[in-house]
Amino acid sequence: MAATEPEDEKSWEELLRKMLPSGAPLPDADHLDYSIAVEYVGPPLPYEVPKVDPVDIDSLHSASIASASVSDLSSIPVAEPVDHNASRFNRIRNETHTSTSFSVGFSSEFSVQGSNSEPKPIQDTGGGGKRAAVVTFNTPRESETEDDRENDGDRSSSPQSSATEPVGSPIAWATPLKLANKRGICSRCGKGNRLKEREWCLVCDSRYCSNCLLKAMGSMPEGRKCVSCIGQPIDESKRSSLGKCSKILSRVCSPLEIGQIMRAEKECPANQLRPQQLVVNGRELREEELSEILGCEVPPQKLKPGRYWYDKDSGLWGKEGEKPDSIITSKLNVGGKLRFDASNGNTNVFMNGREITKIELRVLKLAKVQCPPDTHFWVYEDGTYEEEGQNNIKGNIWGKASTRFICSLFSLPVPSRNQNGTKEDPATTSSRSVPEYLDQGRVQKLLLFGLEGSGTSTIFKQAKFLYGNEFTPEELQNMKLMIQSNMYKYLSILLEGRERFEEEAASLAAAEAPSVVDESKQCIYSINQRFKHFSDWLLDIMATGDLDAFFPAATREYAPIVDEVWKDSAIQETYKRREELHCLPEVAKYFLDRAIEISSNEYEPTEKDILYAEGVTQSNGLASIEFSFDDRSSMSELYNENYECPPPLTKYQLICLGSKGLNDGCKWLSMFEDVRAVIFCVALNDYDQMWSLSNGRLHNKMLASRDLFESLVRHPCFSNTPFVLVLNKYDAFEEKIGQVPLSACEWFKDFNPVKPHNNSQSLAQQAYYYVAVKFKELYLSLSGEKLFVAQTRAREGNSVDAAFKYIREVLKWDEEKDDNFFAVNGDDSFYSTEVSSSPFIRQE
Ligand SMILES: Nc1nc2c(ncn2[C@@H]2O[C@H](COP(=O)(O)OP(=O)(O)OP(=O)(O)O)[C@@H](O)[C@H]2O)c(=O)[nH]1
Ligand SMILES: [Mg+2]
Repeated sequence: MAATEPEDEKSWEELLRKMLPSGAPLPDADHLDYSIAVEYVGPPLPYEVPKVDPVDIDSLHSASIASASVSDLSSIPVAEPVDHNASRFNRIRNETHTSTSFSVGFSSEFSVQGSNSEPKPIQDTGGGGKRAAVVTFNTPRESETEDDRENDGDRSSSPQSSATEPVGSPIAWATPLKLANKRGICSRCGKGNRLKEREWCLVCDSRYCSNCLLKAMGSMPEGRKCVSCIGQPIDESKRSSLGKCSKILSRVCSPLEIGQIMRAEKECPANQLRPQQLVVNGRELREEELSEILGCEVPPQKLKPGRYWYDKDSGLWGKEGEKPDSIITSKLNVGGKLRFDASNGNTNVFMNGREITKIELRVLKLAKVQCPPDTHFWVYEDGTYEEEGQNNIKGNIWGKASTRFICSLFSLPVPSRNQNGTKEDPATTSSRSVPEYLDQGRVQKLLLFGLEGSGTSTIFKQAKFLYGNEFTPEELQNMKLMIQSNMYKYLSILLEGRERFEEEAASLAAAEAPSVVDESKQCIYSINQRFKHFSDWLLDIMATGDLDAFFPAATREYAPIVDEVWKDSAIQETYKRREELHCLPEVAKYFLDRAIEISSNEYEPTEKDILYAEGVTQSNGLASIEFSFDDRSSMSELYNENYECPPPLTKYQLICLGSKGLNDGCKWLSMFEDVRAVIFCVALNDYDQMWSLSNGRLHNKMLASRDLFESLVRHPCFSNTPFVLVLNKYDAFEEKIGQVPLSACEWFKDFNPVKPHNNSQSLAQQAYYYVAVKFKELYLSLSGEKLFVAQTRAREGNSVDAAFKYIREVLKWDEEKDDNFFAVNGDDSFYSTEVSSSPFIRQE
């Protein structure tokens, strides 16, 4: 964060004044994170835009950001505090694009103006290809028209060509080229406008504007390469982009041409993997081995240069030192001999000579495969296995649907249907319950987690409603039982509270008039004898923790009295003091008001009831759903267009881990080391709530959430996993913030809202923003990474939908960033101006 700050206070002030309308008071400097304020200049975003890099920030002083309409810091849009809906999402996204580009475009200007030097002329290397890239600081004169530029067949004779460096000078090629690439300057015409898209050369990374593209790349017989790079191998980081057309190319070429170019790009020999780039079982491949592996029926997906292991008997395939990643065709004659330590396992259990990894062992155990230490299995291509030397097939590893499901949950490969002739175990037919895509390993796993009551279940259920996973009759029945038993739980909390308040009132009365000790003295918290019996009975059952044992019979039987007790004035008085009843959730009233209806045999939970109910399952353990949603957004098109076939929808698996599941020593967590993202949910309105720790002590709930978040971020399983923080219950937060100061939580004690905030909405916005920054700072200090923050009101579908779309973009961005191509190199990037210079991007 420090990297983005202006150097002194004066510069801060200056920057801020420019952002405020004239005459607006300057907020208290100690309480504002300016770097973020700059980050959020622009329209409201449902997700955040990364910080501009240090250069951009400096340049803000001297340019047009002053004209950005930030009317008041309280209106700095942190994220969307109001209703999210899909169309709004799209609109905002477009606006965001503009706003990001704004700072992007600006920084490119800076590279020219900030240097304080005369623009240097373009230099012609004569090669047609990367020539102009050598002269970085050229800013074409405004008067220079595109036509002038087009007409550059013989630039060496134009006045511009009075180059300062000799043509072909190594100095001229070195640093400036790098700068040119960084600044989004066209490598041919030298024009620098980051708002415009560029096409990259797959070999040398030179980039060209639409005017120069065809001149620099010619007819592209090997795809997008400068003419001078034809025949050369591509930059490996761009391999995943082969055959994916960009927007700019689609504008300058006809669909027919694009088809040809994309095919050439994927198929021409120069762009293919070379055998020596692949090491399998410790040995580089030979030409014929590479052909065999690429030409087999089930080849490894998205093969990249690297070191792999291959178990030719079972077909298991993985990266050296890692668990298996896929199952490919078996019996290929490629690479060396499989080594026992190929996947770096340490379990003392061996499969075809390879010591398996912990996660494989766990899955085998869950699948009830006997594997005590020192077991040596022999696994065949069809999944059948036996202990080495015993000649006695014990079963089929992937035969059971349950095993396949567990494998998919923990990202272990399962053979795709018909692969290697795997036969279904007829006893457990339901491989239908394992969705097709899980077989193919194309699913993106998301782990949803948060402190109890933060809203994870609600988000999970919303995803189920939103993306078409219907609740089965069995699930509905479970939900019904859960709602019914929760109702008793709420009532018992109230009854317990009532007792406490009654005792307090009695002792207060006794203190006031010690002489009159009247046991039978009534107060507003007193109830009649019949209710008292019921209360004692229920509280006893609750104390033994045996509530579930007497359901569902009790539900119907006691429904009338539950209703009566709830409506009794003593309980209503108690309910008024619900803030003092730490475990009473907000929904208690919603369900207790309908005690009779809910208790009836015919009761069927409505969608709203399901959302309002706490939890997903009664056990609140692990729940998982798979879904996909349309991700062919306009943003994706920028780098996802594929002319031959549209990309398949990405599949997601959302795994909701009940916070109670953490109690047994985080044992589940290590099973999720390969999740694509951790979605951590925090209830914003928890800032004044208390939470009872495992030792029984009460602790502020927001702090408890923070501690849990911290332990997750520190967990070694997630060291390379992006985190998305979902700040939930914004609606309840907005209501509360006007009444209870945010500083009720000691972590937020220095929150000092910018005054004047005209209503609780803008106060909530500032407070939300502040909380987000606190988490971001914490995350940055723990991981050195950027934390993504989304805001939700999980009871509203639109808001959860927007959050998932945001998460989807985060994942794409994270992926693209690794690929280091179209999206992340700058111009097309929605999120970042310069990935390489962003303090939040992992430097690989
Ligand atoms: N007002 C409001 N209530 C919410 C919101 N999100 C969830 N809730 C309610 O908060 C309660 C707890 O939500 P859950 O989703 O069950 O919380 P959880 O994190 O799964 O908690 P556990 O299942 O107990 O671990 C439920 O009654 C939800 O209806 C929200 O955005 N606003
Ligand atoms: Mg839950």
